[in-house]
Amino acid sequence: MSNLLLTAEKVGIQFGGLKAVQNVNMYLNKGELIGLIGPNGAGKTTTFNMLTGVYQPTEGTITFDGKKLNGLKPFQVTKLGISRTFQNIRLFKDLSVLDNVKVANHNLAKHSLLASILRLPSHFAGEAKMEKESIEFLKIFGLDVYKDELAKNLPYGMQRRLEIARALAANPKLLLLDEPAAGMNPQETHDLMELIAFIRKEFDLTILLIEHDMHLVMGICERIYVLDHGQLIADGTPEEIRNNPKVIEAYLGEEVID
Ligand SMILES: Nc1ncnc2c1ncn2[C@@H]1O[C@H](COP(=O)(O)OP(=O)(O)OP(=O)(O)O)[C@@H](O)[C@H]1O
Repeated sequence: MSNLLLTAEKVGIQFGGLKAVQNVNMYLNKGELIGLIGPNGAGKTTTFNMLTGVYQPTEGTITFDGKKLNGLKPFQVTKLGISRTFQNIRLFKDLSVLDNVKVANHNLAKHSLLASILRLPSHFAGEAKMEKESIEFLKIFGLDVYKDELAKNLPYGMQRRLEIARALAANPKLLLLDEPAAGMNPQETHDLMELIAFIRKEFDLTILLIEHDMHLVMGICERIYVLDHGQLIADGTPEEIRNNPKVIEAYLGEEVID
């Protein structure tokens, strides 16, 4: 059986006259933790938007778990098993931490709508199961102590963690993280690195990560793709990327990356 989870073949998108992304070929194997880096405006978030049905590619094909993603809406992509976080935190700010996770879990809840409406025993069993699962999620993220707090009242680093917990509550096969360490201090970033490595293992996940923090990317990713002006200019191991002249010129500059 193939180990491939996702392939993007010659994928691109054009906004008016601007080719924001072009001719991107990418593959993700099951269980891999992969980085996507590049300068501001290189097309990283646009690529995420195409992988999640927010934007439709104007060229190329995206295949996930044997199914073509082109033409699917974001909720259909989520159902197939792709979840994401956003560069700017998007939580239900006026809901509790627990409810934020439960809402995500609800989208995929197994018990039927009819059972919910009629308040049948299976509905309560489903609710109880969901509540238990949601609290288990929060524990993994060290968020259970905040479960009744409103999301907006959490410290910034904890809000970022809640976003990841919420994305995971949808039970994805592939998790896309858009700059999860943005705005975090070095200690929070270090803890986040450990958390990402842990959840990948614990949930048997494949993760694609956009991140400007090179220490984080180089520290945990097995392979890295580099975008510049909408085109992939390199892919390889952190070691290969660190020493790639094209990448150094386009992105890393003279910066020494340890
Ligand atoms: N809906 C849109 N309409 C027009 N242009 C867009 C749209 N979305 C993205 N772009 C353009 O596509 C290009 C790539 O943007 P994108 O946000 O993907 O870059 P990025 O690599 O994620 O950058 P950053 O690191 O700053 O987040 C930019 O020139 C951007 O202005």
